[in-house]
Amino acid sequence: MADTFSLQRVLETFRSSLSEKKEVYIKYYIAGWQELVAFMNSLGNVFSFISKDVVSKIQILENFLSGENRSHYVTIQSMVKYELENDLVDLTKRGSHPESGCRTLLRLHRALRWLELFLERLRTSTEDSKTSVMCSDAYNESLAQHHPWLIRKAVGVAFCALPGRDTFFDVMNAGDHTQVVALLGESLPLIAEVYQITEDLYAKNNLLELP
Ligand SMILES: CCCCCCCC/C=C\CCCCCCCC(=O)N[C@@H](COP(=O)(O)O)[C@H](O)/C=C/CCCCCCCCCCCCC
Repeated sequence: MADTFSLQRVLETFRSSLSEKKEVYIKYYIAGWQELVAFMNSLGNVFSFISKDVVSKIQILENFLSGENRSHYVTIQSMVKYELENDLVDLTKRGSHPESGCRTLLRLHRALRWLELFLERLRTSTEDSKTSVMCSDAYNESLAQHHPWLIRKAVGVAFCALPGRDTFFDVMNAGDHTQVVALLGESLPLIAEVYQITEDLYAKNNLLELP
């Protein structure tokens, strides 16, 4: 992973994650998250409890990717099929498979929806829009419903420490504001497509509420 964040690289990893058959490669999906974590780490310690959680989930998935059953963890589709066929998922309450691939990826999948909503707000924002408001509106519409009160409060505090809109645009390393907006316009349909394919797959297999 390079030292500086680049929105273009995030776009490329999510683009690479889609196969011709519209399956999602886990390797590139988590590479996209690694880029985003690098960005979040650059924002300071107040975000470290969030990035630690993402890093631990990436690590769980990386272990599957390099483990003895790695051939089943190439795409999200093959992972779901393999884990369900072999009873490797705790479906209703946490039991003998508390860290299945399906359950771990679901947490990142929900966060991808937050990212999509946030980036769309950023894309259509104006000079006086506040990143903390855009971030928390996107959070309330997505991840918040899956988090207990304490996490929601901690997240709310972290949002107050977010840099302003201009800083966000600069750290994306994608040129001037017009170019950033154009790149966001290109990235969002891709992120939305990856999200929707995963959402449909999880819905079809009744996996959207995994404990
Ligand atoms: C300029 C580029 C665009 C912005 C780039 C944003 C980079 C964001 C990177 C990561 C986003 C956060 C992903 C959060 C994943 C949360 C997964 C989760 O829900 N975990 C909870 C449940 O897990 P289990 O306990 O069931 O295993 C866990 O309890 C949560 C822990 C921490 C709180 C997570 C809060 C997420 C808030 C999302 C906003 C992040 C704001 C980042 C600011 C840019």
